[in-house]
Amino acid sequence: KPPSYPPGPPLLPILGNVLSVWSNLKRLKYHHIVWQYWSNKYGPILGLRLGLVNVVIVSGKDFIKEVSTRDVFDGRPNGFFYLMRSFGKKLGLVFSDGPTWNKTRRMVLQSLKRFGYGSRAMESNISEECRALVELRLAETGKSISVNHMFDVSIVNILWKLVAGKRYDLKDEQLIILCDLITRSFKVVDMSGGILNFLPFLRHVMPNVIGYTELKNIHNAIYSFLNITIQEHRATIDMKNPRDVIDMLLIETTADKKDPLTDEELQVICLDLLEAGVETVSNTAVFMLLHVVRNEKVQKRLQQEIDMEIGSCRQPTLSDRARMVYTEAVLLETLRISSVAAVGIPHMALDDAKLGNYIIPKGTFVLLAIHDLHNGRHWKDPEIFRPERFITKEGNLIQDEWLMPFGSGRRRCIGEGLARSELFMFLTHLLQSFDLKLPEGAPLPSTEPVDGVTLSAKDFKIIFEPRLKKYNSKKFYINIS
Ligand code: HEM
Repeated sequence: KPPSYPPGPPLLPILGNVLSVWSNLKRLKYHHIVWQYWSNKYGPILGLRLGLVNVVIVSGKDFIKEVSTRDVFDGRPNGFFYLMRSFGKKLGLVFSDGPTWNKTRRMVLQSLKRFGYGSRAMESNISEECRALVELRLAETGKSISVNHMFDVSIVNILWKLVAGKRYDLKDEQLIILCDLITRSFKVVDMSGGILNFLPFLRHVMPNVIGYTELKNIHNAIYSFLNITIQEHRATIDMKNPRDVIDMLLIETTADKKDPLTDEELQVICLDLLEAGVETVSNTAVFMLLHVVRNEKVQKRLQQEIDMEIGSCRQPTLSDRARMVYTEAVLLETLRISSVAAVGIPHMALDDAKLGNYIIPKGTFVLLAIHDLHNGRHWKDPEIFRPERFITKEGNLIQDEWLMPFGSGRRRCIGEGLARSELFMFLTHLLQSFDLKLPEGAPLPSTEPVDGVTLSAKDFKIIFEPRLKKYNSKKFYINIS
């Protein structure tokens, strides 16, 4: 029998499986759980048709690795939802493919490195933000703080120092509005792009209902912020001495280059970095606090390790990571149990391709069931937050190949190093200085996520209680910096 399209639930004319996605969503609440439910029924290569588009969901370590590492799956989907953020064209880094993607990825990585990505300069930039964050919490001692967006501006600052050479005050209103826009754009649909991808013509009929109007307004607002930054750079650039990634990219737009970057490409790259680099880290950092505040023993052990390896007289540094196995295990366990990129970023088959016993036609969207991979039977007790699962009897860290929060292969996340460094520094700085407490009488915050392009935690509050008297003074941070 010749290979066929992978099996899935029965199809309706035109709509395909759209209606059954909706009815199952009501029951199962999350897109990734709907995919998982059907994968359990139809197999690890699940074939759906959502409106006009073939969508395949791939589960299990081996198939996810295979899709991530075969060139034929290196494409990104042509869906309307992805294209509407980039002037209707396949531009930039995250949602482009082929030669555009190759060129852009190389250029962005080179520029990021040139301005300190992965270097001591980046570390001191992260330290500075951590110090500011701790100071802000100290200034609000005793208050119960809504933590769901507490890292947003710090994360933009860390990235924007490299990209735009800029830092914003943690209470900067414009930046808080920008972060809120990014968050909202991540909540309008899920990573499959929803109806905007599958029945895009509906935007002419019911633009508000399917999220088209909201997304368009959000993108316009984010682009006006980016364009102001780009214009400022254009007005002050010294072509011989670029100051940051935007300057480097502006140089690439000049006509004497062989294949110059267009202005639109420059804008989309900035949007890509902002969207890919902020919401993911922010949501993971918030989940990390959530698990720590829910698990008293985890918090105590983290603080013991911090006290032993760092003490209270100096700030944590990235070189502490190698000795702080338990802290690293807490990060890995957070990335596992609360996988914010639940289905990665969709890939697309660039040609007809065989996968397992099935044929994946050219143009099919391929989603990777990463949340499912991280919460399946391999982990024995996946629902329990247990950092020890990443530590050997001898006390060494286990690199488990079932853990792939950043994807793998050529389209692997470019921000992994930055994300891991940020998470380590946020956690160690906060727990060196504070005990995390729930407000009197508050229930344990729920680990159930909120659905969207990335998963996020439901709203909850924490009281940051200074651990030692001396932390209670701004002077301490000035002394040790
Ligand atoms: C905890 C934080 C993060 C997580 C969980 C995460 C996860 C991912 C995943 C799963 C992918 C898709 C891989 C694939 O297509 O197979 C990805 C791609 C990407 N990430 Fe991240 N990411 C994080 C942080 C960051 C940061 C801080 C940046 C900013 C520098 C970033 C920039 C990107 C970009 C530009 C891509 C697209 C790469 C490409 O298509 O070639 N990410 N990320």
